Amino acid sequence: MATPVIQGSGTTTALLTATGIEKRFGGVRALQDVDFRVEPGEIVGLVGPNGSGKSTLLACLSRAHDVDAGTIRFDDRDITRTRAKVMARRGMTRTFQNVKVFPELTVRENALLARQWDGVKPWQLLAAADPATGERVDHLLELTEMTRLAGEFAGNLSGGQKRLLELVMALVSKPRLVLLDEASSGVNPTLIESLKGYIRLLHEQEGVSFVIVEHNIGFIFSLASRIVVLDGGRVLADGSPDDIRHNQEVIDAYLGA
Ligand SMILES: Nc1ncnc2c1ncn2[C@@H]1O[C@H](COP(=O)(O)OP(=O)(O)OP(=O)(O)O)[C@@H](O)[C@H]1O
Repeated sequence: MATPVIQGSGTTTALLTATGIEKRFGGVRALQDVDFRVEPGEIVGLVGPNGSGKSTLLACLSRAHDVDAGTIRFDDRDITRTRAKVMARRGMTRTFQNVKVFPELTVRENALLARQWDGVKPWQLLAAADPATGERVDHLLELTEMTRLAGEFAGNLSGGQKRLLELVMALVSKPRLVLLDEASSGVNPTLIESLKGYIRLLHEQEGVSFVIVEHNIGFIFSLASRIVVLDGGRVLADGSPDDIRHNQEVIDAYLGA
């Protein structure tokens, strides 16, 4: 795993730092005073009960939602007000709780389209896809053992294969940080093990950091280097999988439920 950059003062240069994040939906305080960081090369698991604010935090970090208070820094830049659609170019991509692919386009076409969405129509992107993007897509399809499905319509894929395609799509632009929402949801147990292996491979080969929202405790505790637990819109705990597993507050609020 890539090690965090240690500066002369002994402080680490985090890849992403969110400080004092507040997010309200009308009267609902979805996030309250949340501090969250990702060091270069980390895989961070984001867990917690239903409605604890995991997806909202992911949406704030990826700039899909504006925050009501707090600051977000990514790659040493303030991105608190940056538009979501430029985030891929800045080096951060995400997937969604509900898979978003074009069912009537092939797996390879979907992956080619992932490069940029910014104001360009899909068919223009396909026509303009450069050889380097094609090579990148083919490499990622091979790495995730999806090459044989390259010409298949995305609508014909199983739930797990769609999740894999989303992973490929998130990686096409060579991001430094990928946010995965419910990475293993709808994926069968055999493919879950493969999915874990692909994420590890991408992490090791490309030094990509991941934040993974996940309900499957076995999956995330064996994959993440650090786990952050949200409860009622606040950070309840932040530590190694082993620490979190034995944290009584976490057991009471979440793991023991
Ligand atoms: N667009 C929205 N409008 C109104 N309320 C919202 C919206 N999005 C989220 N919320 C509320 O914010 C709180 C946090 O929701 P969020 O979806 O972030 O939780 P979660 O931990 O991801 O839940 P789950 O595990 O069920 O996906 C909940 O009370 C939810 O009802």
